Amino acid sequence: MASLKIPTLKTPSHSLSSKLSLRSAFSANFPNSAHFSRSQPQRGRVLILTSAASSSSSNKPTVLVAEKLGEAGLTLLKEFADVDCSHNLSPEELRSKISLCDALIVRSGTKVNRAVFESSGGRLKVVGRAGVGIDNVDLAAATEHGCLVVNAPTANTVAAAEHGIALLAAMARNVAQADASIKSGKWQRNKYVGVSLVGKTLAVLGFGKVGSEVARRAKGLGMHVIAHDPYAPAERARAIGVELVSFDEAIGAADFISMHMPLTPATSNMLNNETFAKMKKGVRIVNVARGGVVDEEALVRALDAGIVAQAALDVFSEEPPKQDNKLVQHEMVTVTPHLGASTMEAQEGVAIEIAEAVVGALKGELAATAVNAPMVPAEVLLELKPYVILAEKLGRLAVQLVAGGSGVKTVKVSYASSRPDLDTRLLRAMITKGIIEPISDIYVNLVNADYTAKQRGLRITEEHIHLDGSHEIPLEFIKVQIADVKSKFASATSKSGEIKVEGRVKDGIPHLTKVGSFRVDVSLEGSIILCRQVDQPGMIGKVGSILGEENVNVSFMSVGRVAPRKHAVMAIGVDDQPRKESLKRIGEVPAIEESVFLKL
Ligand SMILES: NC(=O)c1ccc[n+]([C@@H]2O[C@H](COP(=O)([O-])OP(=O)(O)OC[C@H]3O[C@@H](n4cnc5c(N)ncnc54)[C@H](O)[C@@H]3O)[C@@H](O)[C@H]2O)c1
Ligand SMILES: O=C(O)[C@H](O)COP(=O)(O)O
Repeated sequence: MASLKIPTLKTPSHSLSSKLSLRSAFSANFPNSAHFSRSQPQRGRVLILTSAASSSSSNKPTVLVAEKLGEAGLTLLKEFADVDCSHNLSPEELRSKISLCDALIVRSGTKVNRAVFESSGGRLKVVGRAGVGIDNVDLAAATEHGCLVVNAPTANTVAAAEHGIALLAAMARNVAQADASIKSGKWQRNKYVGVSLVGKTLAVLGFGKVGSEVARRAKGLGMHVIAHDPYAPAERARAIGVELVSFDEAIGAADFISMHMPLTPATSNMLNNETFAKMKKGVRIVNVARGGVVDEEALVRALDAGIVAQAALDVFSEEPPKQDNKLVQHEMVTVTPHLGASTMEAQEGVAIEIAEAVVGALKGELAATAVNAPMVPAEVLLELKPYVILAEKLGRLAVQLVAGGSGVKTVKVSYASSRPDLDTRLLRAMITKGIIEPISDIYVNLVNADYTAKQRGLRITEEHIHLDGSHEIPLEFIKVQIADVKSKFASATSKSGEIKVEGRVKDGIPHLTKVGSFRVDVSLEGSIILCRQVDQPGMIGKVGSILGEENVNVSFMSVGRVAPRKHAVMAIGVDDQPRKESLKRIGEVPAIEESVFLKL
């Protein structure tokens, strides 16, 4: 596993929280946390997460494995975490255990619903789905709770495709029915005459990983394969020699239909009374995707009416299905108990894939298989690192300049860059974090930033100021403006009435370079005191000596003025928080008109 070490960054101290945080965006409380990893390169996309979370008494995080997971994955998990393998938990047992867990690993048999996230008390940081389908995880609730959901999207693709082909062939040749018949002492050669696959049209609905592998194999069997998938790239279909067609064309032309889409509100019951009526009489249907994509009662009716000649189902809307389920009992239906991913090879692969993703996420590494957060390529992330810190600190400064600290509704962020394709999602998340965290007890991270902003009625608009010049530096400056609020430091308000702060990265270190209309230059480390004064000699000395007497270490001083002997803003970087008394003394210096202390 290639990993790229990055030094832990100095970040503000913070009380321990059990929620994920991007605060120390590159470090976590768990061992070996301060590094990035590219352990899951298949998508080339990554996400950083960190935790400021508690762990068990052994100082290791606790991972609850709620369903059977391959040994190789368990071994990987145990190297890093305390692993609790508790299978077949009732919903109540899961809810009561979850508050003791930092991560949860499930397959399709465990419902990770809102109640689970609510019961976690904020400790649950990662849900790992050891497989593809995440329809058993409430993603909205996970996001609201700042919990990352990762899956293992690739390791069972071939197994599922092979099972689809196995069901297709078994259905066409009545393998399961004939097997049951002969075992019951019969020899029914005439009853189980099948149909051939060669030359028949197969419609693959959902042309993703599994669908395209099924298509490839079906072509090898001599079938004519068409596919419907509104989001599939045409090149993928062309490469396999498959024609992408509309849904109606696909179901109207097919002798066989194979389902391979995720279960979502849009795909729920997509085969129903109406769509069965559009199919060729005698069509045969395979479903190894999700039970819910087929209206099961409508399928029973279509089978009874002879519209559908046969079906082969690996998945059901309720699993396990009831004993008297009409489809399970139907003579023309072949069933398996959700075995698509169940090969030795796939289960070992899935276990490793999910263990690496969960451990990585707990360490604060880059997660390549996040399903509820934007993913940022590793190389982009590295480059943006100082700007990420700048973004959070500008948000933090801007909100502390608001009188009363709250009521922030409209924030405009401007990015000045020569890069037309600058990816700002991470920067926006960090600005959101900087704005929300000082005025609430919510922890904001890349998972929940946009959601949290929306919940709080915070509207963040983004503007790209396009600069000419070299593309070498990703960003020249970031400007954060808060509209429709009063400032506790009037000089931070621009002529148009917004609180405005601007910053840039110099030698890898974020700097505050503008407050309102005043240019300053102070590195964004420690904390800052801003004073507006009438520009005159001796001011730096006066303020400096007050801070010296109070034993506050000054790291930086910078004065920005409109003109000599007119108004100026002095920005003073301090390592320690001055006492209220010291700030009062600074405010009482005759030439100082206003001052404010800002914690970074
Ligand atoms: N039975 C099993 O054990 C088993 C194993 C693996 C996967 N699966 C299931 O198979 C399905 C596909 O898995 P995958 O890995 O190929 O996922 P995938 O994301 O690679 O592919 C899904 C495809 O469905 C397409 N799609 C989305 N909405 C659609 C619609 N309305 N109509 C047509 N296509 C649509 C998507 O564009 C995508 O290309 C999922 O439901 C997954 O849970 C089941
Ligand atoms: O979505 C999947 O990956 C498959 O349905 C496999 O589910 P399982 O992990 O419960 O076998």
